[in-house]
This record gives sequence, structure tokens and C-alpha cells, in this order.
Amino acid sequence: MRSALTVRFITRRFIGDYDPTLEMIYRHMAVIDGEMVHFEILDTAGQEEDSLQIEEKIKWGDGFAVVYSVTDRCSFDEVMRLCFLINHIHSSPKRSSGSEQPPVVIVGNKKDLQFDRMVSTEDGENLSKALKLPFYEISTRDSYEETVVVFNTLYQELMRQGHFSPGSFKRRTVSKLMEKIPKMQGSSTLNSAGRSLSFNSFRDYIPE
Ligand SMILES: Nc1nc2c(ncn2[C@@H]2O[C@H](COP(=O)(O)OP(=O)(O)OP(=O)(O)O)[C@@H](O)[C@H]2O)c(=O)[nH]1
Repeated sequence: MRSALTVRFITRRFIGDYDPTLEMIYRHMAVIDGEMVHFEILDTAGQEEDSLQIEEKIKWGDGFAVVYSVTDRCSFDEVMRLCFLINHIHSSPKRSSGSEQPPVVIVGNKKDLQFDRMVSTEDGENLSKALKLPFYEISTRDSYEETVVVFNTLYQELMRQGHFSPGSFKRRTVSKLMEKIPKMQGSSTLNSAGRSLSFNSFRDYIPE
């Protein structure tokens, strides 16, 4: 999950500049279909040094937004590999939440940058058809609503699969994840319309 998209969803604001190496887990509550939903969003930096790191992150997730930039062909080329990896890792017999694959949404971001586009809408649609996954082209910069659709889709698919009751909060233990991912960040705050939102980091998830 990419920073601008995650932060747009959480704060409704588009914040342009991030340290690309930042890796955070954000907690966020949103009302979807009249239910209060607790999200825990791992915003990956996409710089996994080894396959074990990426595997741990994929194991941790219940649903996945695989995001590429329509201005970056390489990021699009990574989508298929990541989708296969997610399926592969979650099809292990140890998967506790049943046999269905976890929800995955393919997201083509930055559609506002029309003149820098390197990946057509059709390319995205074809990939989504081939992988049988939902697909959205969005602009995190221009639209808060489009980011909401991504998260709503993942939530609704999880509900459809019946892994969670509405409103339930599946608190996770991430101590193992912490061991595997040394580049942790401390909590930071961001002012949003006069409010201060706390962005939780891995540290907040040390099991009591
Ligand atoms: N024009 C435009 N810029 C965007 C959009 N989303 C993100 N950006 C910008 O793209 C840059 C990277 O955004 P991130 O959210 O960090 O995404 P990322 O996957 O780390 O992207 P890269 O650094 O390009 O790999 C930032 O400068 C953002 O401001 C968008 O929808 N439109």
C-alpha cells in the first residue's frame, strides 16, 4: 500500500512528499455500510530486502491493494508477480481463514498525470480480467472518494467471505513482523483540519 493513498484515505488530505523508505502500520476507523470498521493498514515501502520480509508482510494481511502508477511501467509489471505471491502464500495449508484467496484489488494510481501515462486503462483492465480481480484507476491527488472505494471493496469482499462479523476488530500480533522488518518508524502525528491524528507504528502492536 502506498503512502499517499493510505494517508488520503485516513486524513482525506493529499500529502505529496514522503520518505519512500518509511514503513508504517496505520490504524483507522471508518463507517462502511453503516458499520464501524477498524482498519490496520501496512503501508509498505516496497523495498523488501529479501523474500522472507515480503512473505511476512503478506502473511500479516487479510486483504491487499496492489498499487501501481500509470506513469511507471515497471510498477505495473510487478503487479502480476505480487498477486501470484499473495495467492501462493495464502494458499498454504496453514492458512487459518479458510480456502478462499484473500481479497486483492488492483489499483492504477496517478490517472491525473495524463501526459506521463505509460500504462493504458486497457492494460489495467486486461490484467484484472486475466487475474479475475477488481480493478480501479484512481487519482489519489484528485479524489478522496476513489481511495475510499479501494478500501470498501476489500472490506466488502472480506465480509462476503465470512471471515469477520461486521465491526469486529481482529487485533494482530506483529512481534514476528517486527523482528523480520528492522526498519521501524516511531509514531508520528499529522495535523488535519486542526486535529491531530496519531499514526501508529509497529511499536503500538507489541502484544501486551
Ligand atoms: N500527480 C499525482 N501524484 C501522486 C499521486 N499519488 C501519489 N503521487 C505522488 O507520487 C509520489 C510517490 O507517492 P507515494 O504515495 O509515496 O507512492 P510510491 O509508490 O512510494 O511512489 P514512488 O515513490 O513513485 O515509487 C509522491 O511525490 C506523491 O506526491 C496521484 O494520484 N497523482
